[in-house]
Formats: sequence, structure tokens, C-alpha cells
Amino acid sequence: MMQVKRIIDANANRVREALRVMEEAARFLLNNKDLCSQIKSMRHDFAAAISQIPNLESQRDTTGDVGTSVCTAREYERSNTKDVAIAAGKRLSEALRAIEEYGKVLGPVGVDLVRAVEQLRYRGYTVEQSLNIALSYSCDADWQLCLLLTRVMCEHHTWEVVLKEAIKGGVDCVQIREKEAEGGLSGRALVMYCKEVVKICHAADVAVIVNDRADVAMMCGADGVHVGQQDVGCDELRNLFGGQMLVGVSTSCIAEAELAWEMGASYCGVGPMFATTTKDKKVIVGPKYLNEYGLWGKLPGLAIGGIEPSEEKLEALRGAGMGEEGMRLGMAVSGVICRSEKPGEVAADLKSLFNG
Ligand SMILES: Cc1ncc(COP(=O)(O)OP(=O)(O)O)c(N)n1
Ligand SMILES: Cc1nc(C(=O)O)sc1CCOP(=O)(O)O
Ligand SMILES: [Mg+2]
Repeated sequence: MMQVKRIIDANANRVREALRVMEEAARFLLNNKDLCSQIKSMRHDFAAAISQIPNLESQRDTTGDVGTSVCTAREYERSNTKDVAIAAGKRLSEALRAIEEYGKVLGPVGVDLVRAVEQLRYRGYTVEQSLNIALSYSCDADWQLCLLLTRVMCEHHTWEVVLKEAIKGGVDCVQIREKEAEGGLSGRALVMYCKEVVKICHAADVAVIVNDRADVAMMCGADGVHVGQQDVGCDELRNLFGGQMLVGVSTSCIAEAELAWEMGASYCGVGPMFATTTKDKKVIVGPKYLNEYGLWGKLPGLAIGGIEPSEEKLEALRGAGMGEEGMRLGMAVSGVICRSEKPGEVAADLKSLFNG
């Protein structure tokens, strides 16, 4: 019986640790109050269940545990925060299952524990799934500088030169924005073009989003699609994609951002910041909305509209919180790079906002 209690004690520690790691992801990576409180209540329910077994800690012998020095290389490998949370979710269900199985040997004293842990394991599966989906929606969209690439706007160079120079300058996301009514590509030519852009961007580890067209995004292997308030709904796209694709939504106020978040958006466009000639925008919401958005903080945001690397504009964005730890704010620009003679220099100047 002592060995069984030792197993249960070791796995109880794993459960507590895994729940903590998952809770931190829900709290600090996702700002997700609902998920956070679900995990917190699991921690409390687990504490109540395990307290029914007396003297568990008395069986602990960490120095004599032969397992502490047996490690695999993969235990030390986590490529990003999402991997950390996913690994914790797996550990949680394994540890709960171990308690459940070995708890059966405890006889009558273990019956309530086994039942409670079984229920926690089911809750754990749901929480793990929600966490994984929410993380895959938004954790890959923390960009600093997004280029809205429009071929007809590339006045001084080919689109390819603009794209490659902009990437050298620090662009970490490219949104393909072709408007047929404004001389942009459509149909087969659009898909072929998007595939070329994806090839160049992915070779440089730069994400690709397609404006308006979820079908084209899927066909060309892009990372996601961007939709406006009048386009196909974000909830419809989530039903179509599950967690496989990023979905960006344009917003001009927190109510729109909140709705986008509820519908499973990965990030929001936040604008317009300043007057722009690229798109007809009647109302300028300005850096004030950017600041509100950054403090709201549930999703990464890309400030957009009339952004240029002037001291005045960069200062206004900085003042709204861009570049500050925890604000998850980047910027998206079109004209200032596409129309430039020196697209790489402009990108680098914009990017300098994030270099302290
Ligand atoms: C990052 C980002 N934010 C906002 C927009 C605007 O999208 P939408 O309102 O759909 O307008 P169009 O770009 O389609 O004209 C965006 N594209 N990207
Ligand atoms: C496409 C677009 N959407 C906006 C919004 O506020 O939703 S502003 C905008 C134009 C962005 O281009 P530029 O960097 O040339 O001003
Ligand atoms: Mg649109």
C-alpha cells in the first residue's frame, strides 16, 4: 500500500503542476477569464479529492526516486509557448489516469477519489481541447510589421522586389490584398500569384494572410485570411477551418473586437489610425482606440491606416502602447512600402519602433 500511495502522491504533484502551467497559459497568453476559472476550479476540486487520502506526503522519497534521473531529450524541447501548454495538457490526463488506476487498489478509502478523478479527467479533456484551439487561433499572430501587398501599388519596383526588400527590412507578415475592381488579380491568376508569394514568404519564415478570400487562402497554402465587418463572418470561417487557419478581423471599436474574439478571431486590424489614401475611411478612430485595444488585450492587434515612419506618427503609436511588453500590438501598412523607392528602408524604419 505504501508504494501505491507513493505513486498517487507523485501523480498528484504532476496534476497540480500541469494545471498551473495550463492556467498560466489561459491567464497570461490568452487573457481568457472563462478558461482560467475552469482550470482554477479543477485545481480546487482536485485538492478536495486528494485530501481524502491521509498521509500521502509521508510516503514521498524524492532523493530515492530512480525516475528523477531518467529523462528523454524531448522533455527539454518546447519550441513555443503553445507547445508548453499542450505538453501540460497531456501530462494532466496521464497523471489523472494513473491516480484513477492505482486508486482502485486502495479499497474503500479510494472509491471517492477514483470517482472524482475520473470526472476531473473528462473535464481535463475538454479544457485541454479549448486551450489548444484558443492557442492555435491566436498565438501565431503576434506580428510586429505586416505588409499589405497590392501589385498595382508597386510603382517603382516589381511586386517581387518590394516583397523581398520589405522582408529584409523586417516585415514578419504579408497580407495579399488584391482588389479586382481596382485592377487587382482574380481567378486562376490570383491563385498562382498567391502561391508565389507564399513560397517566398515561407522560405523566410514570414506568415501569409489573404485578404477577403478564404478559398484562395486555402488553395495557396497561406496561414490565414483577413475579413472586414462586411465580409464573410469570422464564426463561419472558424466552422470551416477549425483551428487550422488564422482569421483576422477589421475592427474600429472594442465592441467589434469583443465580437471578433467570441467568434474565434486570431487577431484584429485596429484602425484607421490616421488619414489614408489607400481606402476610403470616413471616421478616423486614431491611437486612442489602439490604446483601448491594447489594454483590452484578448487578441494581438495590428494598427492600420496611414501609418508612416514619421517621428510624429511613430510617437503617437508608441504613446498608445505599441512596443510595450504585454500589449501585443503591431502595425500593418500598405502605401508607404508598396509605393516607395526604398521599400526595405521604410520597413526597417517602421520596425525601429520595436527596438527600444
Ligand atoms: C490588418 C488589417 N486590418 C484591416 C483591414 C481592412 O479590411 P477590410 O475592412 O475588409 O477592408 P479591405 O482591406 O478588404 O478593403 C485589413 N485588410 N487588414
Ligand atoms: C486597408 C485598410 N483598412 C483600414 C482600416 O482601418 O480598416 S485602413 C486601410 C488602408 C491601409 O493602407 P495604408 O497603409 O496605405 O494607409
Ligand atoms: Mg475585406
